[in-house]
Amino acid sequence: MNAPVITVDGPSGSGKGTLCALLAKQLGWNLLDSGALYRLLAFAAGNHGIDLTNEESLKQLAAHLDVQFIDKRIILEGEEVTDAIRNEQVGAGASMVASLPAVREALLQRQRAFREMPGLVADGRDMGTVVFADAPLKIFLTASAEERARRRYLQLKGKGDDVNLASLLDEIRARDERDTQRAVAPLKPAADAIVLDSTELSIEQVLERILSEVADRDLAG
Ligand SMILES: Nc1ncnc2c1ncn2[C@@H]1O[C@H](COP(=O)(O)OP(=O)(O)O)[C@@H](O)[C@H]1O
Ligand SMILES: Nc1ccn([C@H]2C[C@H](O)[C@@H](COP(=O)(O)OP(=O)(O)O)O2)c(=O)n1
Repeated sequence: MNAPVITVDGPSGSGKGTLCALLAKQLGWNLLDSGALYRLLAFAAGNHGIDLTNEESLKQLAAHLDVQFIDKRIILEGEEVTDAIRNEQVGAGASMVASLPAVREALLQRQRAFREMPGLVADGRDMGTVVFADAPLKIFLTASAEERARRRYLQLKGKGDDVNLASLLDEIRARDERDTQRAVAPLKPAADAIVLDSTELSIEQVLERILSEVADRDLAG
């Protein structure tokens, strides 16, 4: 039997990463941060001097990407890149490589391999629509662009990054546009997804809402 999957899709800054980490911990399930794979690919392309529009080379790189997820650390080609991939420049690069169909295809199996017992919480853009289309619980988490930019601003500022709220809002809007308008696996709620707008909700309130859906479906065993 396939392990159960909870998919959490949505735009940048809606709270997917935070909620998925909390959910996986609470349930004792595995976690897939699919965005990290696209970020790693964009980062590795930079290391290898590969243009972010070169679909054939990026496909090869994606198929052979040497990455290890060790607890909360991410090791790419032997180098720790956990923090280095978490800035808006790498996010924009990730969104560019993610628009290439051959790249998405090359990463598909790698993502599905995370589906192991007792279950998986999968964070991304197309988890419920493509990668785990048979998931028994699909969440589409969203929030206004202004609130998402504000959250990202506070998050990056807290890390000591030099950030500007207006440019973060522009970057978030540009990424929303690219992620929702691409031809393959665009960001959109699955037909059977529960849409949760977190603009006015705290992290705890969103977690409670999702856990009540988990309980309703008897997913946690
Ligand atoms: N409901 C919420 N209310 C306030 N802040 C939130 C909420 N959800 C997430 N955050 C904060 O917003 C920031 C971005 O969240 P994150 O989980 O990284 O989003 P995503 O993975 O969707 O890009 C983090 O600093 C997180 O703590
Ligand atoms: N399943 C996924 C996950 C991410 N992507 C792309 C689109 C996103 O803009 C980038 C980065 O995703 P990531 O989830 O790391 O970004 P945020 O934390 O939401 O800002 O990767 C995707 O196309 N499909």
